[in-house]
Amino acid sequence: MKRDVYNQQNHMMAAANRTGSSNSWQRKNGLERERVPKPFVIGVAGGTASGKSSVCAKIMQQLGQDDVDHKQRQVVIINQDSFYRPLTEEENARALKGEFNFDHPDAFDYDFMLSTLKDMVAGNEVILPEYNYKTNSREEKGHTVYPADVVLFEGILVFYFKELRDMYHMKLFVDTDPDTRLSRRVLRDTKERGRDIENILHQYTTLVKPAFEEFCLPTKKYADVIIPRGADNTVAIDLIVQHIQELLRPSTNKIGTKRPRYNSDSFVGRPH
Ligand SMILES: Nc1ncnc2c1ncn2[C@@H]1O[C@H](COP(=O)(O)OP(=O)(O)O)[C@@H](O)[C@H]1O
Ligand SMILES: Nc1ccn([C@@H]2O[C@H](COP(=O)(O)O)[C@@H](O)[C@H]2O)c(=O)n1
Repeated sequence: MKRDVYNQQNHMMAAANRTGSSNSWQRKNGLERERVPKPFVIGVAGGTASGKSSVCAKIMQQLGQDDVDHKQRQVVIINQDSFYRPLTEEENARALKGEFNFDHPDAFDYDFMLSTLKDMVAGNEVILPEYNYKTNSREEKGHTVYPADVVLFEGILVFYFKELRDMYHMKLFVDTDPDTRLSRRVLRDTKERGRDIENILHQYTTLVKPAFEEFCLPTKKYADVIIPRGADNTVAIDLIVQHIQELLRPSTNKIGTKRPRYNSDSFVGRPH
């Protein structure tokens, strides 16, 4: 199973990092690097098509990270969709008819998600799969996420799992009107995810909407900041960016400068 390959690779990189020196596997793969302190982790939750990715992209852009080479980026975005678990044949047949529940917590590979976030917090780089919504599966090829000062972890259920939730230093909930979300999802899924309208509406009414109400919406109470209207809310995004800059600035670090990096030990996420 693909998960094992990713887990194995990430496990080897984490082990090498714990020793503080590059091992032969890392050297062979060109992964030698220095240890880095812990990042500031931000969870970004919200319903489907609420604008989570767009909000993260704006935060990234306003922190001046867009034009920075991936290896040098001080802000990285991890999408929860990378952690959808592989489907059985029977589940895939249902998925193609819009009858598999991708909005239920069981649709995710929880262990992989947790180990990945722990790796990022430990300052390790990780390899994540690209997710293909047309085949409902992971692509063969993964992409490397390098250690960063700020990790944005976004997805419909990133607040659902307690152990993950407790790892965030800041929690944002993108709150967009359901009609707006549905219309955006129809446009996006027909254009980008190879779906037809009947399939989208069937999946939405029977699975997506009920699961949103059962699993996603109740997690809004964990948010530190609720962002109405998503990426259109430039005031909220400006305030969040200022806050991140402030946290990263003082004696320890300033985003946009090199090491020493921010040390998050003094920032503990609110326990819930
Ligand atoms: N403020 C906006 N105005 C218009 N379209 C938007 C806006 N925000 C997001 N979209 C579009 O809606 C779709 C879903 O947005 P996205 O940011 O990917 O949401 P999410 O990550 O929550 O699924 C995308 O096609 C995106 O381009
Ligand atoms: N194979 C898949 C996987 C996921 N989905 C839907 O994607 C939504 C989550 O992504 P957003 O960018 O919209 O947050 C979720 O609501 C799933 O229903 C899918 O349709 N097919």
